[in-house]
Amino acid sequence: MMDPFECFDDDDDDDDDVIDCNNDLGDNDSNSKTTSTCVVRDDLCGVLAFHAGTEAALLQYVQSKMIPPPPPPAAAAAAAKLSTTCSSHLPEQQQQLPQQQLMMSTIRQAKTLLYHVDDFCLSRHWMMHIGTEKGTSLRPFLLDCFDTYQQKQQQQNIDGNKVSRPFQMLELGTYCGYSAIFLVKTLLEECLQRQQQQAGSDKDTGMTTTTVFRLTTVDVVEQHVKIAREMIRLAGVESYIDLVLLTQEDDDGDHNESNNNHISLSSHPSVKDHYEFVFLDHDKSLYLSDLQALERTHRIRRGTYVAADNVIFAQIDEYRQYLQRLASHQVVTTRLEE
Ligand SMILES: C[S@@+](CC[C@H](N)C(=O)[O-])C[C@H]1O[C@@H](n2cnc3c(N)ncnc32)[C@H](O)[C@@H]1O
Repeated sequence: MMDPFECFDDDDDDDDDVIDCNNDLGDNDSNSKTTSTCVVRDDLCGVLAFHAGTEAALLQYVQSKMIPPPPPPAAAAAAAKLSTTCSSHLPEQQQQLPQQQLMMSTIRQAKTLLYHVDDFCLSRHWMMHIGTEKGTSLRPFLLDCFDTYQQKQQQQNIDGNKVSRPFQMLELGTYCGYSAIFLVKTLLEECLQRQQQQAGSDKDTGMTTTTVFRLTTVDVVEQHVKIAREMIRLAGVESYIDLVLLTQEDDDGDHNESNNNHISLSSHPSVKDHYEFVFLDHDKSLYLSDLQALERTHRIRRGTYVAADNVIFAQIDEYRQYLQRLASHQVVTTRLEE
């Protein structure tokens, strides 16, 4: 039998096995760095190869590369909360600077972690994270959703119906936490950019909305959740994420006979809100039934954006046909990206 760790050499110095064409972590576009890293992994560890122990090996690799973020002292923690605020009022310069610095350092920490995961996947073993290419497609979709949500909140404020509710995201299929960290990092970058733009302008736009965001991400494999928890901590973004292990006990039977392995989301106390953004990246046979369960239980509502990975590759035709039917009745708009 093949040794699953054969492909993970012990040498911690990656300079020999990765040709990193652009190793500057300082710029704002993390994707430009990783897409230019050349693949040099063993063929046996390439696309769609699965070996036991890969997730643990990834964590070990990332732990060896990362300097863990310092635990936030009380004042910094308070600032961290504020730092996710996207206010269009001009905040006080003195207050804004430490907040922005904290955001910048969190973004940098998250980018560094994603960079090391990409590096591992390209140099040692392919893994089923969304990766940089799909991240590039997901980013504008998420930001469009975030922007729409903020505009709606601003309108409600103008109308005098002030609702301060966080922008809520739900991910099905956490795995090692890559996409969860990516989603949070993307929104932090957006908030930081907005704050910087407003600080550089004299204009008060008159908009008063203050928005924070949260991500709930769920998985059914305990080992994945354990690894994701550590990755999320190392990325410094744990204060934005609720990580949920769904177990059989959470099953309330809200599924049809054909999906016996289905563990229902509907009854889980952590999946109780309605969501602005949903990312489906779990068991492909459950996309349709979970989407419908989320609709039935009003977790998905009018205006919710839903992204689903691999619908073409995994031929999730039922799911696509369902959405096409809804689109033909102008209930949803859909877009397919290859
Ligand atoms: C393709 S991976 C997710 C990758 C992750 N979104 C990323 O890009 O970093 C699929 C994950 O779905 C999880 N999974 C399988 N069935 C599930 C279910 N019913 N609910 C939630 N997660 C599930 C698997 O354990 C696995 O970790």
